[in-house]
Amino acid sequence: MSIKIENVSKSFGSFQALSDISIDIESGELIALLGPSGSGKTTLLRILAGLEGLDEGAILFDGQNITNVSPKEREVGFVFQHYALFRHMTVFDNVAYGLKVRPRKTRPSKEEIAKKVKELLTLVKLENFADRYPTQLSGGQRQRVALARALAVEPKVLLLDEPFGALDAKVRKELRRWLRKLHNEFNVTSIFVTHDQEEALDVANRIIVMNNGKIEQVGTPEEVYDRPNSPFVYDFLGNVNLFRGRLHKGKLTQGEFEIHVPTYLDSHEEAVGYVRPHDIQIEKEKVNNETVAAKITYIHIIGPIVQVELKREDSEEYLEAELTKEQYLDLNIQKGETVYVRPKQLRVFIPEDFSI
Ligand SMILES: Nc1ncnc2c1ncn2[C@@H]1O[C@H](COP(=O)(O)OP(=O)(O)OP(=O)(O)O)[C@@H](O)[C@H]1O
Repeated sequence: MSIKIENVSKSFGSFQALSDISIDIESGELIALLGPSGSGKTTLLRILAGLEGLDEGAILFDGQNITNVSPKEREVGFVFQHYALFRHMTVFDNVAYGLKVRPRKTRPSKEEIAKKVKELLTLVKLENFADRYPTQLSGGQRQRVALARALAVEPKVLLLDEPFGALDAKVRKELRRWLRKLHNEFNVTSIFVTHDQEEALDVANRIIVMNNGKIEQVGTPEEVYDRPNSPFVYDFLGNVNLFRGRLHKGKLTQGEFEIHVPTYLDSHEEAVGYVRPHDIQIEKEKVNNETVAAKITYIHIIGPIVQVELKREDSEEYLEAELTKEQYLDLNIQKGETVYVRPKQLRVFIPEDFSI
């Protein structure tokens, strides 16, 4: 099922929670709605489910305007952060629930329901837990039951609100992998809300980055991470180093230090260069003014990645570089040493577009 969100706005009293949101989602996509707390992710998800009304705009499922269609008729599966399972029902009955409460005409037979529940429990690797009650399960297991229950009714769209939010890091990772696999099998258009950038980058085929009720950027994980279109996205998705300076004749200059930015040949204004840690090159010798001297304050080795924290000698600002273990060993650098830093790739933003 494809989803079209057309110019959707929503206010709560005088507070504008969503402002003119438009997105096209293709059938079978796995989308992450990513943004800080209060950015409007849950509100958008609830509007898609029909649990919340909208002030302006429209929602289309497969080209059909369903803005005024009730939640039940939308055929949407919903999974919340706090696995709202029925406590007094077994795992089996929880998963079977949506099928059992169907009107007689569309309700499958008892045998069909049992077969389906068994299949789903096998899929979520809980086939031996059918007779347990929710309180006898771990958090991760409960969340898998909630997913099986949402899938039992064969929804056309699956909406997940921070589905793994309450779980510990290891279980989250396992469930993430498992959600991707499940999505590949069912191929149901799925949208999940998260404020965890790693979760979004790891699971989704596209990410919608939200901020203050607006969409900041939509793109594949690679696009939003490597080519953020705003300072907000740079900051929100991963670490970033800022180089403040003045644009002059195709260079961003800070005192003697200059970075080539040929696309800004005719600009003469204050600007900020954004550089990801893995785009910071460390050199032992000063060759020209395209490097800046910095002292290594900390080296942190995490498996194959080496994080290096440096303090600029001209401005006291801190920088973060990320090297492969091999680069690190080749460079042979030590804490306390003065080295020269060169931004390999940077993106320039001019302050008139944002506040810095
Ligand atoms: N029913 C409501 N009445 C009044 N304000 C609301 C209501 N629901 C949401 N809001 C406000 O709208 C804004 C967006 O809320 P929403 O829950 O969509 O954000 P979110 O991005 O999902 O945040 P979080 O990550 O914290 O869940 C928040 O400032 C919230 O306080």
